[in-house]
Amino acid sequence: MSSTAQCTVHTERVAVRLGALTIGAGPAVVIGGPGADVHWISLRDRRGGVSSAESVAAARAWGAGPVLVEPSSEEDLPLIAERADGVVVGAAWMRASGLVRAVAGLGLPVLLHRHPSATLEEWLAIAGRCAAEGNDGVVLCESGGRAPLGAAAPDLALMRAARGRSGHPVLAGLGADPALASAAVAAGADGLLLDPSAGERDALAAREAVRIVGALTRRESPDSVVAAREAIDRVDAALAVLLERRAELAGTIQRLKPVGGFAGRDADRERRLVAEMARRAPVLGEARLAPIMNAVIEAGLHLAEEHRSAPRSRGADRGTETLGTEASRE
Ligand SMILES: C=C(O[C@@H]1C=C(C(=O)O)C=C[C@H]1O)C(=O)O
Repeated sequence: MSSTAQCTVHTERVAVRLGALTIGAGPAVVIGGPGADVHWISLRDRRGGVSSAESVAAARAWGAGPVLVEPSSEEDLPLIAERADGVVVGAAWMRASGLVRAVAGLGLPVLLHRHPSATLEEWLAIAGRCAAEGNDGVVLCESGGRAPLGAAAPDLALMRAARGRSGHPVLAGLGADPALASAAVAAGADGLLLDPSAGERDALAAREAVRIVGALTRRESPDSVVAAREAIDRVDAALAVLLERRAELAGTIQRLKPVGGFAGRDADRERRLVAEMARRAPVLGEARLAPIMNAVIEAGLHLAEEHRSAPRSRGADRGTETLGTEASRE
């Protein structure tokens, strides 16, 4: 391949249907762990005489969402074709060209992990091989390689490059460090892959990252009332976190100012902050933002005055707990 060809950027985005879900358009999905959108299992992890069929049946029983299955060998493929919604090509299989060809030939969506030592070129070439088999439904999963600190962490720059170069949806495998969920969504992950054994706390942090960081960083074009309402709910979740944080900060200012509360209201400062916000919200503009911010400011002032008369009844940081927890565990 010439160096010019290697630099080709595919701008066309491929969205992959997985059961009733779409990966690569709309919100990022959570794969694995409690409350996930998608379940996944590896038949390589089977223990104690449990058959592949029993393992897949148990995965199906977990919920209504799609199920992804990693085969333990080519022998599992007929069962996967019959019972699963997609196939996982684990890092260990990535270079097994016969298996990759057979997997692609099933026609199911393929979740293609990068081997820790594989370059971007090598990884994308394998996605290309699936396309050559007539299967374009490839989702790329980046889980990292050997890291200086021991545990693998996804290379988010590589994940981003894979998305930009191939157009295929990308997942961040958070295995060893679920606290990277927010960073992965901000870097453009179309999904977060958790270990099936992930705990409630990590699963909740992943869902919150999808909702709140996704609302701030991910453009969506919903095409139904239901999808648009779900998108609005995510934006409202982000707004709630920011409003709670704002009220807390405004309360701090009331305590620090010589004259706080409604008595210390500063109309000039309020006008300036509305004008500044209008630069980022030009469609709403100053005229529409002013009454919104007036209500927000007054809510903060009422809260500050209530706290002044009953100082210890505070619940102001409860709403930010999930993302706060995530950050504090770094
Ligand atoms: C927070 C302050 O006090 C009041 C509340 C404001 C706010 O919530 O943004 C702005 C100006 C003041 O009317 C402040 O002076 O900055």
